[in-house]
Amino acid sequence: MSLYYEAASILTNADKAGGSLKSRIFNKKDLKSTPAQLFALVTEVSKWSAVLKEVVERSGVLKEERKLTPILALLLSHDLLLSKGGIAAPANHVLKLAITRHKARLSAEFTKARLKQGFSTLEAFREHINTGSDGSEDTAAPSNRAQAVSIQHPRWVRINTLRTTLQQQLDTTFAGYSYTDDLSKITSASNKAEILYQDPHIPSLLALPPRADLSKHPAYVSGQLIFQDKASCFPAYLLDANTEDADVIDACAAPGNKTTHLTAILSECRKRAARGGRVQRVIAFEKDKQRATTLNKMVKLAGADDMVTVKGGQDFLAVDPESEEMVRVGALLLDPSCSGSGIVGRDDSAKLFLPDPNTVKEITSSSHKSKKRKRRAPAIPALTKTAALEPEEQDTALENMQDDSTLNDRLSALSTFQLRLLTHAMRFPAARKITYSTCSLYFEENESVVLRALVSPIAKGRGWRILKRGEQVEGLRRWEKRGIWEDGKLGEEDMLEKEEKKDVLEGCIRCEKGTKEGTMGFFVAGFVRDGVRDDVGGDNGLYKKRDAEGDEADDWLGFSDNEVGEPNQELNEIGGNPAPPTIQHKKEKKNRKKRKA
Ligand SMILES: C[S@@+](CC[C@H](N)C(=O)[O-])C[C@H]1O[C@@H](n2cnc3c(N)ncnc32)[C@H](O)[C@@H]1O
Repeated sequence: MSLYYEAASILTNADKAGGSLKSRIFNKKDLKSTPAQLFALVTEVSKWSAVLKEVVERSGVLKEERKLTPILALLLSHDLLLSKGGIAAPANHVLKLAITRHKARLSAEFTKARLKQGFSTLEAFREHINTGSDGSEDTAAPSNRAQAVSIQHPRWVRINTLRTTLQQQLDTTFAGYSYTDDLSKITSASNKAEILYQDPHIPSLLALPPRADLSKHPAYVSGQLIFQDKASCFPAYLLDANTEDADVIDACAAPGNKTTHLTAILSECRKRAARGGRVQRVIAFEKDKQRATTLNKMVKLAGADDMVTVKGGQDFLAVDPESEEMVRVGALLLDPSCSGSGIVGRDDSAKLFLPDPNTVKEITSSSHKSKKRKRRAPAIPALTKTAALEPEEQDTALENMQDDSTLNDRLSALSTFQLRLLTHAMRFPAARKITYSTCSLYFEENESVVLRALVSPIAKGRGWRILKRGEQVEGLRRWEKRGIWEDGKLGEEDMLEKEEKKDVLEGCIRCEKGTKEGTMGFFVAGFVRDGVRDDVGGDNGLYKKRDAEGDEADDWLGFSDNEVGEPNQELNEIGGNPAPPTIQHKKEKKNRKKRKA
């Protein structure tokens, strides 16, 4: 019986532990149940909780059984009604008796709930709960069911051009599939339907029905296919790294989808340019040692290991951009830890609905009084309480934070870290391209970081500017959803001139989740500078000039302005013109003149 008490304690987060549900269970010491069994129970119960809440409330069991708490009633009714093995407790255990006494009423309410949602069999109902699909035999879903099923997320598959080609895959793995240019046909198709959609924005990206299972297919197992959300393909594509860019850094790399995408793009460029000589390297940093192991595996599986150097357990912020190994780095992809608010399923499907004892009273008393009166229980029960139920974290950023820290504190801590990474990337002497991305929907982690970075001394000094929409790779130039502005969220950093701010927001790319575009929530922006390192000492040598004048603080988040060194011979070979002064530079100059006068 400890299984149910432990599950209840996990779901209510009695320990006030931070982190994802999975990490809280697997890191918990002194568990009597096995972590895998506990994890399976709490995830299953949370999936079914919206249905079970209603069933438990309508059965009146909470009113009659004082030993049952709402959460125990959910857990036990789940196993009673849905688990093959039934309730995992001795037959005479007091809690088992408390729930099984009401088996007939609970089963009847459960059947009613199933029929009300339009499912004629338990299997179809299960399919719906497990996959979010309608699981129906008929194609015309009843309207109440259609409302309950949210917009589906396609299964995005990137063809890994390091191992195969799009055409090879269309001729083999997907031979016999029909094609559609209507994504909604993909998202509404049954899981087994052999239908595909070729993405119009990202090369070599396909969409398949939401739960299409290719996980055992030889093409997937051998690394020819990679499951990667469309939005997550934007950064490597936007970076547009080519043979001119020398080495490329992926600063926050695990599990490695963007690393291998980046490598595939570089390798294609190299083939097209038929260049000999030194092979460009992708240097992939991953601070977390465990995640670096996954990164290594992914890189190997994708056939990227001859181009990628994994810096496992290494903090990108601790890297000296001027070191010998780094001076050839021409482009950087930054996809740092974030709140993950754009991840599909992070919030909407991860809520726990608890039965409300007061609702029990209302329903039972009214239903007992007049059976003829029509009940008006809401189709989707109101949220009584939300437990911290998150699917597997994309990374560890939030896991280390305390539960009681407010959202604002979290966003503030995350955006400070994100800004540090971005301004650090701007210090690489030969770098001319950067992409910055998050799977967050928050302005604070996205446009705000971009704008703050752009007005930083390092950005101004080295001539970094936003990659404007008109300069973006063709597929993303056509992407409609752009950056947003939220009034009052930026303080003195809101100092770009109106036109420049417009360009910046237009240069930012956003994806929303739960729309007909079928992406997760995502954000990406590109930065470029047109010159090379020696520009800093030339017309745009704001650092030196400012130092001489003794104005402006020397440090930007811990990076000294004085760290700009001498021009590097190797970098000059890459070529490039001096960066034209930006509006910011002009403003700076004007201010300096004023002050001198
Ligand atoms: C959002 S995930 C990256 C996902 C990855 N780009 C992909 O597409 O597969 C962020 C990763 O950055 C790592 N990370 C965070 N801070 C870092 C730092 N200072 N240096 C290197 N890696 C870092 C985290 O451990 C995490 O694995």
